[in-house]
Amino acid sequence: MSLVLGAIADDFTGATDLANNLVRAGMRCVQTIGVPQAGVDLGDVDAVVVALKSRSTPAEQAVADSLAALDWLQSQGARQVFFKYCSTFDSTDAGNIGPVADSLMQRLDARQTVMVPAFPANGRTVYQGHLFVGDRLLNECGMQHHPLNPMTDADLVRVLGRQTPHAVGLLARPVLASGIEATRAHLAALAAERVRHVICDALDENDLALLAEAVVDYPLVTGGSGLGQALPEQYRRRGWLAEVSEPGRLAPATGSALVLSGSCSRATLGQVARFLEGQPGFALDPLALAEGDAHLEAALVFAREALAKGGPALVYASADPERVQAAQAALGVERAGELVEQALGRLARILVDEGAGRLVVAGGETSGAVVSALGIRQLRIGGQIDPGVPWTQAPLDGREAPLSLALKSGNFGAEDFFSHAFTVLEEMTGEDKA
Ligand SMILES: Nc1ncnc2c1ncn2[C@@H]1O[C@H](COP(=O)(O)OP(=O)(O)OP(=O)(O)O)[C@@H](O)[C@H]1O
Ligand SMILES: O=C(O)[C@@H](O)C(=O)CO
Repeated sequence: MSLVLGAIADDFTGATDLANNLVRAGMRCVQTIGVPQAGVDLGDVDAVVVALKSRSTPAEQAVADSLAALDWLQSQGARQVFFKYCSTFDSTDAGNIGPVADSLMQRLDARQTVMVPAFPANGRTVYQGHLFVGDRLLNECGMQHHPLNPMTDADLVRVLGRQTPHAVGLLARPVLASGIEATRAHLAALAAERVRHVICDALDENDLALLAEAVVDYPLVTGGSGLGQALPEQYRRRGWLAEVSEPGRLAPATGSALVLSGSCSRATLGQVARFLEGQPGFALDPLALAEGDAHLEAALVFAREALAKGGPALVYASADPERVQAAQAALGVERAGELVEQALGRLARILVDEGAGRLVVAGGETSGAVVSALGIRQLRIGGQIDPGVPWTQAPLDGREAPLSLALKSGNFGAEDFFSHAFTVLEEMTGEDKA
């Protein structure tokens, strides 16, 4: 296997988001959970996205995990490496994106890389280095209340400047609007001034296409999945990709339908509220989880009953900023998050063992916990539910049919996502409720 693109994603929902856009742009792509074990055959693919759980870990750990992924991708001959982080540019307070990008650049001997978080299809745009979500600046869009990685500054040149000892430059929209030669010249001029990191504006798909053209030969590019959707066309022009390949069909979906939500983003809170208008759900409380197993047992009883009635069953820890802050004040930020992630991971393990076969998980850290608890190593990417969120399938030990899994980024998806997703799955696979 010789890869065109090797991607390192800092969380699991971000990885499926990128894999989804690569597949939609005609690449054959597999997502692995962590670095594949030696000897694993991923089949004939153009791209591999290695999903890490490094967005919220200390920088040293994130760097070590990312370099291990890079070693593996290089051993597979990847022509270009893509470091995928969130379209809202979040990482720890001290900052992971700068240290990881610096270490990847050093290993790849790259003089310069671009930072392109924009994902216009989901309302993320960058103008004069400032990140917008819809019509709000990043620090006013709800991300300022993120439980783990609050984002309180929308100026990405400034944010990244705090995370790296190297110079950070800007490729602003007026330069992009002047065309490919002006864009290349600007990047080259910055490189001559030893500017290693360039935050790139992008307002729409045309900007992303132009950026992809300018950086197709860079050893390392970084950003959101918007850039991922634009790159395959450039690979095709270079003759690196034979043709547009059709996304593989998923197997018929089986088993009952379960939704586990640990995301506290505005979008997820809206999706939980919408679901609860028509069906019951179980609210997990980290304070109650801290007191012992009784709360988790109650969630299990609820979920089993809801699944027996035909589901979908929703168990959620998603809560508004006041409730999250109250839990964090009592338990500490890390402990509160861990309790929720462990509980949702355990619920997934038990309920999937008992027959749940169609699973929606909301939140990147939460997806990491659930997928790890299920022991999943690899995901096959199917069709899209909403921008950035595909259905995927994974083989499970001891079970003939694969598990159907949708890992929803916190801020993605329409308000009816938790019911709409299962309708889409049925249309996509010709659901078999056996
Ligand atoms: N009620 C709560 N109190 C405190 N922490 C919570 C609560 N509910 C969830 N959490 C924690 O908040 C974090 C949410 O992060 P997660 O990455 O899962 O969602 P997200 O950031 O919205 O999604 P994404 O990373 O895909 O954008 C998790 O660590 C989760 O355990
Ligand atoms: O880029 C995004 O917004 C998402 O893929 C993501 O990373 C959320 O965790």
